[in-house]
Amino acid sequence: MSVLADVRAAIIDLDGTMLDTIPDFHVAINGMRAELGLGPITQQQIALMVGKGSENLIRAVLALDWDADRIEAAFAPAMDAYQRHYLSINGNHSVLYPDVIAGLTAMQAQGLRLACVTNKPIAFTTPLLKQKGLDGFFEVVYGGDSLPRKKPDPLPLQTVCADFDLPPSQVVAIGDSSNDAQAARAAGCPVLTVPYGYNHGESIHDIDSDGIVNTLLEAASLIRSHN
Ligand SMILES: O=C(O)COP(=O)(O)O
Ligand SMILES: [Mg+2]
Repeated sequence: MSVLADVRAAIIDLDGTMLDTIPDFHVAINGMRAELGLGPITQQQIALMVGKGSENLIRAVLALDWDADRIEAAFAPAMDAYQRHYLSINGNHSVLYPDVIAGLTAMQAQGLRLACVTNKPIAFTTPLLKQKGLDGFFEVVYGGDSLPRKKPDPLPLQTVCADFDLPPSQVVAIGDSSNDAQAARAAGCPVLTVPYGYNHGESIHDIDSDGIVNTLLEAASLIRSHN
């Protein structure tokens, strides 16, 4: 029997799964770096660092130029600058991946309950989902700072399972990175991965997942075919 046979709900990741947000990260990070007297970096560099939340991203971006002591000394103002820049352009340069709306619509039509779990701060996530027409699909949304621990910790996924009153085996996680898969495995949720996002520069094929789907619409079809 397929691990997808009893699926009743899906937890969908945001950055790299629903939206290509690297162009937003790029503008905000380089705005922060300019304030700190640092030169611009490329989208390719940033794509390797996204996925483990804002604190991790800012430390990685500053580590390109500075040692640990200097990073600690400048961390609070750097984070303030980053958040200010990000919020001022949030969503302006980001685009939906193909078949995201169609996939979510199909999942909803199949009766799946939907949650969004992202490591993006909730203050960035809520307006972004609304701006891109994604907010109406999700019963619950957790950002990276909504709960005491973020992915790859299983807590956000376990919290959604509890919210939905479903066992983890009935809640599939869909994401673009090993972060999503590790959280899902630790929570006991089946997991599907998309190959087009940001997996810390690693191959999607190295992720322990229950299947690779090219789009969220393909994920919806795969789940339906096993239900
Ligand atoms: O902002 C991040 O670190 C990545 O967020 P994600 O969990 O939506 O991929
Ligand atoms: Mg992601």
